[in-house]
Amino acid sequence: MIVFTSELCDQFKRDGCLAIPGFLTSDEVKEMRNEAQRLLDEFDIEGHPMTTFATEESPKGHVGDQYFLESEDKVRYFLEEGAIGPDGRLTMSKEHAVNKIGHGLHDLIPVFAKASVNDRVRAIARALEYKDPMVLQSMLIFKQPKIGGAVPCHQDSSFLYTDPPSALGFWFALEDCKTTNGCLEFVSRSHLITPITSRFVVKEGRTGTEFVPISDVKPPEPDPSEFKAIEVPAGTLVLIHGSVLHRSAPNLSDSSRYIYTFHIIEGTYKYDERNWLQPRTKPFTRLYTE
Ligand SMILES: O=C(O)CCC(=O)C(=O)O
Ligand SMILES: [Fe+2]
Repeated sequence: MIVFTSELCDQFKRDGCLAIPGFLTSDEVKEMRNEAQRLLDEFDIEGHPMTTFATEESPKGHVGDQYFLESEDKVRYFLEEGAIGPDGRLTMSKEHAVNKIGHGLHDLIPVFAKASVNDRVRAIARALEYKDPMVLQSMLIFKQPKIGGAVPCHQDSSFLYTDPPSALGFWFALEDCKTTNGCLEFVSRSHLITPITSRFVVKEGRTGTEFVPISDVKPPEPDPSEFKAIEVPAGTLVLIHGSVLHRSAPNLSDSSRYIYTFHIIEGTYKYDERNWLQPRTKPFTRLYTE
Protein backbone atom coordinates (compact mmCIF):
# COMPACT_ATOMS: atom_id res chain seq x y z
CA MET A 1 0.00 0.00 0.00
CA ILE A 2 1.22 3.49 -0.86
CA VAL A 3 2.09 5.53 2.23
CA PHE A 4 1.76 9.31 2.16
CA THR A 5 5.25 9.93 3.55
CA SER A 6 6.45 13.25 4.91
CA GLU A 7 8.55 13.60 1.71
CA LEU A 8 5.42 13.34 -0.46
CA CYS A 9 3.61 15.73 1.87
CA ASP A 10 6.43 18.29 1.59
CA GLN A 11 6.56 17.89 -2.18
CA PHE A 12 2.81 18.54 -2.42
CA LYS A 13 3.05 21.64 -0.20
CA ARG A 14 5.93 22.96 -2.31
CA ASP A 15 4.53 22.26 -5.81
CA GLY A 16 0.75 22.45 -5.24
CA CYS A 17 0.11 19.28 -7.25
CA LEU A 18 1.39 15.76 -6.65
CA ALA A 19 0.98 12.52 -8.59
CA ILE A 20 1.07 9.28 -6.59
CA PRO A 21 1.23 6.36 -9.07
CA GLY A 22 -0.15 3.03 -7.83
CA PHE A 23 -2.45 4.61 -5.25
CA LEU A 24 -5.32 2.44 -6.51
CA THR A 25 -4.89 -1.30 -7.03
CA SER A 26 -5.59 -2.60 -10.52
CA ASP A 27 -8.76 -4.27 -9.17
CA GLU A 28 -9.95 -0.92 -7.78
CA VAL A 29 -9.26 0.78 -11.11
CA LYS A 30 -11.20 -1.95 -12.92
CA GLU A 31 -14.13 -1.70 -10.53
CA MET A 32 -14.33 2.11 -10.81
CA ARG A 33 -13.88 2.08 -14.60
CA ASN A 34 -16.63 -0.55 -14.95
CA GLU A 35 -18.95 1.42 -12.70
CA ALA A 36 -18.30 4.55 -14.79
CA GLN A 37 -19.17 2.57 -17.89
CA ARG A 38 -22.34 1.20 -16.25
CA LEU A 39 -23.48 4.76 -15.45
CA LEU A 40 -22.87 5.76 -19.06
CA ASP A 41 -24.78 2.73 -20.35
CA GLU A 42 -27.69 3.54 -18.03
CA PHE A 43 -27.90 7.17 -19.14
CA ASP A 44 -31.44 7.83 -20.24
CA ILE A 45 -31.40 10.83 -22.55
CA GLU A 46 -35.22 10.97 -22.50
CA GLY A 47 -36.24 14.04 -20.50
CA HIS A 48 -32.65 15.29 -20.13
CA PRO A 49 -32.43 19.11 -20.34
CA MET A 50 -29.35 18.80 -22.62
CA THR A 51 -27.22 20.64 -20.10
CA THR A 52 -23.64 21.12 -21.19
CA PHE A 53 -20.75 21.93 -18.94
CA ALA A 54 -18.08 24.60 -19.31
CA THR A 55 -16.08 26.32 -16.58
CA GLU A 56 -15.60 29.33 -18.82
CA GLU A 57 -17.94 32.27 -18.61
CA SER A 58 -19.80 31.24 -21.70
CA PRO A 59 -23.41 31.84 -22.69
CA LYS A 60 -23.34 28.46 -24.45
CA GLY A 61 -22.59 26.55 -21.24
CA HIS A 62 -25.90 26.49 -19.36
CA VAL A 63 -24.08 25.92 -16.11
CA GLY A 64 -26.54 28.06 -14.22
CA ASP A 65 -29.61 26.01 -14.76
CA GLN A 66 -31.36 24.07 -12.07
CA TYR A 67 -30.18 20.70 -13.38
CA PHE A 68 -26.65 21.78 -12.50
CA LEU A 69 -27.43 23.74 -9.33
CA GLU A 70 -29.38 20.87 -7.77
CA SER A 71 -26.90 18.12 -8.63
CA GLU A 72 -24.90 18.03 -5.39
CA ASP A 73 -26.93 15.07 -4.05
CA LYS A 74 -27.65 13.40 -7.38
CA VAL A 75 -26.15 11.42 -10.25
CA ARG A 76 -26.55 13.82 -13.16
CA TYR A 77 -25.13 13.85 -16.66
CA PHE A 78 -23.50 16.88 -18.29
CA LEU A 79 -22.86 16.89 -22.00
CA GLU A 80 -20.04 18.04 -24.24
CA GLU A 81 -20.79 21.39 -25.86
CA GLY A 82 -19.83 20.00 -29.27
CA ALA A 83 -22.24 17.05 -28.98
CA ILE A 84 -25.48 18.92 -29.55
CA GLY A 85 -26.53 19.90 -33.05
CA PRO A 86 -28.40 23.06 -34.10
CA ASP A 87 -31.67 21.12 -33.77
CA GLY A 88 -30.89 20.46 -30.08
CA ARG A 89 -30.32 16.74 -30.65
CA LEU A 90 -27.16 14.73 -29.99
CA THR A 91 -24.85 14.44 -32.97
CA MET A 92 -23.23 11.25 -31.61
CA SER A 93 -23.91 8.29 -29.29
CA LYS A 94 -25.02 9.24 -25.77
CA GLU A 95 -21.91 7.54 -24.34
CA HIS A 96 -19.62 9.81 -26.33
CA ALA A 97 -21.70 12.90 -25.65
CA VAL A 98 -21.25 12.84 -21.84
CA ASN A 99 -18.56 15.19 -20.56
CA LYS A 100 -19.08 14.34 -16.90
CA ILE A 101 -21.39 12.84 -14.27
CA GLY A 102 -21.79 14.52 -10.86
CA HIS A 103 -21.91 15.61 -8.15
CA GLY A 104 -23.13 13.16 -5.47
CA LEU A 105 -21.33 9.97 -6.53
CA HIS A 106 -19.39 9.76 -3.23
CA ASP A 107 -22.70 9.53 -1.41
CA LEU A 108 -24.90 7.54 -3.77
CA ILE A 109 -22.74 4.97 -5.57
CA PRO A 110 -21.06 2.44 -3.25
CA VAL A 111 -17.96 1.98 -5.46
CA PHE A 112 -17.27 5.74 -5.37
CA ALA A 113 -18.22 6.08 -1.70
CA LYS A 114 -15.55 3.47 -0.93
CA ALA A 115 -12.98 5.29 -3.09
CA SER A 116 -13.70 8.64 -1.40
CA VAL A 117 -14.14 7.83 2.28
CA ASN A 118 -11.46 5.41 3.48
CA ASP A 119 -8.34 5.25 5.61
CA ARG A 120 -5.93 6.06 2.75
CA VAL A 121 -7.79 9.31 2.00
CA ARG A 122 -8.09 10.09 5.73
CA ALA A 123 -4.32 9.63 6.16
CA ILE A 124 -3.65 12.28 3.50
CA ALA A 125 -6.14 14.72 5.02
CA ARG A 126 -4.59 14.18 8.47
CA ALA A 127 -1.05 14.68 7.13
CA LEU A 128 -2.21 17.95 5.56
CA GLU A 129 -3.70 18.96 8.93
CA TYR A 130 -7.39 19.01 8.06
CA LYS A 131 -9.35 19.05 11.35
CA ASP A 132 -12.83 18.09 10.14
CA PRO A 133 -12.75 17.63 6.36
CA MET A 134 -15.96 17.37 4.35
CA VAL A 135 -16.19 15.44 1.06
CA LEU A 136 -18.07 17.13 -1.78
CA GLN A 137 -18.41 17.66 -5.53
CA SER A 138 -17.57 14.15 -6.76
CA MET A 139 -17.55 13.55 -10.51
CA LEU A 140 -16.52 11.29 -13.32
CA ILE A 141 -14.92 13.17 -16.21
CA PHE A 142 -14.77 11.13 -19.42
CA LYS A 143 -12.99 13.08 -22.15
CA GLN A 144 -14.20 10.74 -24.86
CA PRO A 145 -12.04 10.41 -28.00
CA LYS A 146 -12.11 13.44 -30.34
CA ILE A 147 -14.91 15.21 -28.44
CA GLY A 148 -13.62 15.49 -24.81
CA GLY A 149 -13.42 19.24 -24.17
CA ALA A 150 -10.70 21.39 -22.60
CA VAL A 151 -10.90 22.51 -18.97
CA PRO A 152 -9.73 26.14 -18.87
CA CYS A 153 -7.17 27.29 -16.32
CA HIS A 154 -8.75 27.70 -12.87
CA GLN A 155 -8.30 27.36 -9.10
CA ASP A 156 -10.66 24.97 -7.31
CA SER A 157 -11.03 27.23 -4.26
CA SER A 158 -12.82 29.82 -6.41
CA PHE A 159 -15.61 27.24 -6.89
CA LEU A 160 -15.68 25.80 -3.34
CA TYR A 161 -14.81 28.88 -1.32
CA THR A 162 -14.17 28.75 2.41
CA ASP A 163 -12.73 31.52 4.56
CA PRO A 164 -9.79 30.97 4.50
CA PRO A 165 -9.60 28.87 1.28
CA SER A 166 -9.14 25.13 1.98
CA ALA A 167 -10.25 23.10 -1.06
CA LEU A 168 -8.18 20.04 -1.95
CA GLY A 169 -8.83 17.88 -5.02
CA PHE A 170 -8.38 14.09 -5.10
CA TRP A 171 -8.16 13.13 -8.79
CA PHE A 172 -7.90 9.45 -9.78
CA ALA A 173 -6.77 8.31 -13.23
CA LEU A 174 -8.98 5.37 -14.31
CA GLU A 175 -7.09 5.21 -17.62
CA ASP A 176 -3.63 6.28 -18.74
CA CYS A 177 -3.59 10.08 -19.07
CA LYS A 178 -1.21 11.64 -21.58
CA THR A 179 -0.72 14.95 -23.33
CA THR A 180 -2.45 13.43 -26.35
CA ASN A 181 -5.71 12.61 -24.53
CA GLY A 182 -5.91 15.77 -22.43
CA CYS A 183 -4.05 15.02 -19.19
CA LEU A 184 -3.94 17.53 -16.33
CA GLU A 185 -1.50 20.43 -16.57
CA PHE A 186 -0.50 22.73 -13.70
CA VAL A 187 1.81 25.62 -12.84
CA SER A 188 4.18 24.41 -10.16
CA ARG A 189 4.19 26.59 -7.00
CA SER A 190 1.45 28.87 -8.37
CA HIS A 191 -0.64 28.18 -5.22
CA LEU A 192 1.97 30.11 -3.22
CA ILE A 193 1.71 33.31 -5.28
CA THR A 194 -1.83 33.28 -6.70
CA PRO A 195 -4.51 34.30 -4.19
CA ILE A 196 -8.17 33.61 -4.98
CA THR A 197 -9.27 36.88 -6.60
CA SER A 198 -12.43 35.83 -8.42
CA ARG A 199 -15.21 33.44 -7.56
CA PHE A 200 -17.82 31.33 -9.28
CA VAL A 201 -21.03 32.15 -7.44
CA VAL A 202 -24.77 31.73 -7.66
CA LYS A 203 -26.73 34.82 -8.67
CA GLU A 204 -29.35 36.30 -6.37
CA GLY A 205 -32.43 34.03 -6.34
CA ARG A 206 -30.39 31.02 -7.61
CA THR A 207 -31.26 31.98 -11.20
CA GLY A 208 -27.81 31.27 -12.60
CA THR A 209 -24.11 31.53 -11.91
CA GLU A 210 -21.39 34.07 -12.60
CA PHE A 211 -17.72 34.78 -12.01
CA VAL A 212 -17.23 37.80 -9.75
CA PRO A 213 -13.99 39.53 -8.72
CA ILE A 214 -13.43 39.47 -4.95
CA SER A 215 -10.24 41.51 -4.78
CA ASP A 216 -8.43 44.26 -6.66
CA VAL A 217 -5.16 42.34 -6.47
CA LYS A 218 -3.96 41.33 -9.93
CA PRO A 219 -2.14 38.02 -9.51
CA PRO A 220 0.65 37.28 -12.00
CA GLU A 221 -0.68 35.68 -15.23
CA PRO A 222 1.17 32.45 -15.97
CA ASP A 223 2.98 32.17 -19.26
CA PRO A 224 1.58 29.21 -21.25
CA SER A 225 5.08 27.69 -21.18
CA GLU A 226 4.87 27.41 -17.38
CA PHE A 227 2.20 24.68 -17.48
CA LYS A 228 3.60 21.21 -16.83
CA ALA A 229 1.77 18.14 -18.13
CA ILE A 230 1.01 15.45 -15.55
CA GLU A 231 1.22 12.26 -17.59
CA VAL A 232 0.18 9.37 -15.37
CA PRO A 233 -0.81 5.71 -15.63
CA ALA A 234 -4.24 4.41 -14.57
CA GLY A 235 -4.40 4.02 -10.78
CA THR A 236 -2.54 7.26 -10.04
CA LEU A 237 -3.92 9.73 -7.50
CA VAL A 238 -3.20 13.38 -8.24
CA LEU A 239 -3.63 15.77 -5.33
CA ILE A 240 -4.59 19.30 -6.41
CA HIS A 241 -4.19 22.27 -4.05
CA GLY A 242 -7.23 24.58 -4.11
CA SER A 243 -5.15 27.57 -5.18
CA VAL A 244 -2.90 25.93 -7.77
CA LEU A 245 -3.47 26.95 -11.41
CA HIS A 246 -4.45 23.92 -13.47
CA ARG A 247 -6.21 23.07 -16.72
CA SER A 248 -6.43 20.35 -19.35
CA ALA A 249 -6.45 20.32 -23.16
CA PRO A 250 -9.13 18.79 -25.38
CA ASN A 251 -8.84 15.13 -26.22
CA LEU A 252 -8.05 14.98 -29.93
CA SER A 253 -6.85 11.37 -29.77
CA ASP A 254 -8.57 8.00 -30.22
CA SER A 255 -8.18 7.07 -26.51
CA SER A 256 -10.67 8.09 -23.86
CA ARG A 257 -9.50 9.62 -20.56
CA TYR A 258 -11.74 8.47 -17.69
CA ILE A 259 -11.05 9.98 -14.26
CA TYR A 260 -12.89 10.14 -10.92
CA THR A 261 -12.46 13.17 -8.67
CA PHE A 262 -13.85 14.65 -5.48
CA HIS A 263 -12.84 17.53 -3.24
CA ILE A 264 -12.56 18.12 0.45
CA ILE A 265 -12.86 21.40 2.35
CA GLU A 266 -12.05 22.22 5.97
CA GLY A 267 -15.35 21.87 7.80
CA THR A 268 -14.26 24.10 10.67
CA TYR A 269 -14.00 27.05 8.25
CA LYS A 270 -16.95 29.06 6.99
CA TYR A 271 -18.33 27.53 3.78
CA ASP A 272 -19.57 30.41 1.63
CA GLU A 273 -23.32 30.60 1.02
CA ARG A 274 -22.76 32.01 -2.48
CA ASN A 275 -20.88 28.89 -3.67
CA TRP A 276 -22.75 27.06 -6.43
CA LEU A 277 -22.75 23.81 -4.47
CA GLN A 278 -24.80 23.89 -1.26
CA PRO A 279 -25.74 21.12 1.18
CA ARG A 280 -29.44 21.70 0.43
CA THR A 281 -30.91 18.35 1.46
CA LYS A 282 -28.32 16.90 3.82
CA PRO A 283 -25.07 17.92 5.49
CA PHE A 284 -21.75 17.31 3.73
CA THR A 285 -20.11 13.91 4.26
CA ARG A 286 -17.59 14.09 7.11
CA LEU A 287 -14.40 12.27 6.15
CA TYR A 288 -13.23 11.39 9.67
CA THR A 289 -16.45 10.14 11.24
CA GLU A 290 -18.31 8.38 8.40
O1 LIG B 1 -9.91 16.40 -15.23
C1 LIG B 1 -9.65 17.52 -15.67
O2 LIG B 1 -9.26 17.69 -16.80
C2 LIG B 1 -9.79 18.73 -14.79
C3 LIG B 1 -10.27 18.37 -13.43
C4 LIG B 1 -10.20 19.47 -12.43
O3 LIG B 1 -10.00 20.61 -12.73
C5 LIG B 1 -10.36 19.11 -11.02
O4 LIG B 1 -10.61 17.93 -10.70
O5 LIG B 1 -10.22 20.00 -10.16
FE1 LIG C 1 -10.02 21.84 -10.94
